[in-house]
Amino acid sequence: MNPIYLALDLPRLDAAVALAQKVKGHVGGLKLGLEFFCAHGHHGVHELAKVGLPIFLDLKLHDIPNTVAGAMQAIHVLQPAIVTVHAAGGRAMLEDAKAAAGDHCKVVAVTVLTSLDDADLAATGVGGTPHDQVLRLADLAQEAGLDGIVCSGHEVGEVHRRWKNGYLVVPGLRPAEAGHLADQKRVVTPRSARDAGASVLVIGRPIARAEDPVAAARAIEATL
Ligand SMILES: O=c1ccn([C@@H]2O[C@H](COP(=O)(O)O)[C@@H](O)[C@H]2O)c(=O)[nH]1
Repeated sequence: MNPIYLALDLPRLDAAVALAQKVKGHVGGLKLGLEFFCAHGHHGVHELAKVGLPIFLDLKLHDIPNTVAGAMQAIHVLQPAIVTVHAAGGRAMLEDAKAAAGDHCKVVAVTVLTSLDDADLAATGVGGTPHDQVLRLADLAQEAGLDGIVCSGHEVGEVHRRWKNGYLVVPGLRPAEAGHLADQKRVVTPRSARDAGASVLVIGRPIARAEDPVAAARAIEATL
């Protein structure tokens, strides 16, 4: 199965549908995040579902347990294959999110965003490195019964050794020629993340902003 999920962070629904239709032969799923969901809601998800690929709802839910469980129930109707919550929401929130998700949806916990480095993490009051914090939150997610986590390619190898059947989602991926998309700080190539044990490779702008998105997706696929 193709591990690439295309991140559709586009403001226009017609553009997102057109891009998904173009590259659907070269990716394994579609990732719809906050930008997409806030702009297009359930209607937008239904439109993208028509493309026929699994839908990953990257909503990064983070609230008290009752609220997150309610949100999970509210998205059942969209039949997502994967949903994200923030591991920092704590064990009860993670357990309640998983219980509310139903049997056919993987719930994965975001550990430390790939846009953060050591200094950013320290500024939020978290001691230790992103690596330490990812391992701590991965253990918490596993104990809470989640399916897996989101982390960067810098940590995925170590998480894979500790959690063999964990479903490991890795964004912050850059083929060498897309290195200029610099808001991501903990970055590796798609191939390196896959070799280290990633189950899902999340890739957005290196495909969506390429001059030829089909060629870009095909080129990335060929490296795996
Ligand atoms: O730690 C995280 C968690 C989620 N993301 C999301 O992945 C994509 C990456 O897009 P690119 O354009 O390939 O950088 C985007 O939708 C993020 O919201 C992440 O980057 N890091």
